[in-house]
Amino acid sequence: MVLVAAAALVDSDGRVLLAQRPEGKSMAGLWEFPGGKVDPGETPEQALVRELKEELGIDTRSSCLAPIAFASHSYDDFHLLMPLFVCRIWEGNITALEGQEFAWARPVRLRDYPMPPADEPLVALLRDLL
Ligand SMILES: Nc1nc2c([nH]c(=O)n2[C@H]2C[C@H](O)[C@@H](COP(=O)(O)OP(=O)(O)OP(=O)(O)O)O2)c(=O)[nH]1
Repeated sequence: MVLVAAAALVDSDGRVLLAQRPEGKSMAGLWEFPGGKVDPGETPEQALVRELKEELGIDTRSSCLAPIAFASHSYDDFHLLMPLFVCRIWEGNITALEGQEFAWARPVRLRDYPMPPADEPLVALLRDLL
């Protein structure tokens, strides 16, 4: 079982940040919520604060992460458990530190972006919640 923490970063217009998985990674080309694997000893919130700094160059804190949903999905080689947090407050400019492409998607347009299978139930939830 792989525990991954992910964030729906929401801007002041209510749009959600998606990042495109780069070539060479599994599921390359699909759009995902920024985040990554929780390391041993970390809470999901700590992992997300770390990943958002490493991947996007932004600073946020656990108190700015609101848990709203989770994905539980069996891929061929692992089971993904992925809590999803909404984050509306961060400091710094979002920067592609890992060469990712970004898209700011309106909740109603999230379906236009192909996402990993685990994310599909989350998209419907976000459309209703945001
Ligand atoms: N960050 C993120 N990961 C997701 C999403 N949906 C989804 O299935 N995943 C999967 C892809 C990866 O297998 C894993 C995240 O791992 P990671 O971000 O730390 O590492 P990675 O891209 O290098 O993944 P991998 O090549 O090791 O599989 O979770 C999502 O919306 N956001």
